[in-house]
Amino acid sequence: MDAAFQDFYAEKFSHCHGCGKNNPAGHHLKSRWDGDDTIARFLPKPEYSGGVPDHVYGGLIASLLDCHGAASAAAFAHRAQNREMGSEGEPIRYVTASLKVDFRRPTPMGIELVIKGKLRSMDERKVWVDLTLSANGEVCASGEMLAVRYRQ
Ligand SMILES: CCCCCCCCCC(=O)SCCNC(=O)CCNC(=O)[C@H](O)C(C)(C)COP(=O)(O)OP(=O)(O)OC[C@H]1O[C@@H](n2cnc3c(N)ncnc32)[C@H](O)[C@@H]1OP(=O)(O)O
Repeated sequence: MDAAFQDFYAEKFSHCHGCGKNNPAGHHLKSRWDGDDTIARFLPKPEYSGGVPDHVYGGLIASLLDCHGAASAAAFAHRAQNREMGSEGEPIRYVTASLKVDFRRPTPMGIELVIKGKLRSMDERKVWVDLTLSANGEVCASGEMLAVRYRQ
């Protein structure tokens, strides 16, 4: 499988609980291209249940959207420069400045979740990303992110 966007984060930026490869207790979310959009897949462990055992905890859902959105922003910004993540030149990295999540229906446990990102717009330092999290082809949560370019 192709490398994920997060595989190109520098070691010092790879400690995120949601997506850092250097966080042994983390989720290790992996985001990739899906045409012009982005996609990640994740199967929550049973301990991430919500109020009832067969629904996913909302904080985990927000976490998945957070990491996928920030990684997607970096990928969109690279493509806007006709580059790919990991290409030569200064890496472009983003952090989440704002994340709005709408929980549309309960998210079932035991099913692989599909997280998608779509570029809404970008300017010199900011990227707006529309996000969804689906199970069994149904959108369970949607999100809107503003990611701001990280100044090294
Ligand atoms: C480092 C790369 C590796 C990534 C690792 C994985 C990341 C996974 C995703 C995350 O979990 S990131 C962690 C959660 N996010 C943070 O901890 C970010 C904390 N916030 C900050 O560090 C700063 O507030 C931030 C860098 C986002 C912006 O601060 P700056 O001082 O650099 O810039 P400024 O405050 O001037 O904001 C830049 C622009 O964004 C706008 N802005 C910032 N925060 C906003 C907000 N919350 N809502 C709306 N607009 C906002 C701000 O108005 C401004 O717009 P204009 O350029 O048009 O004037």
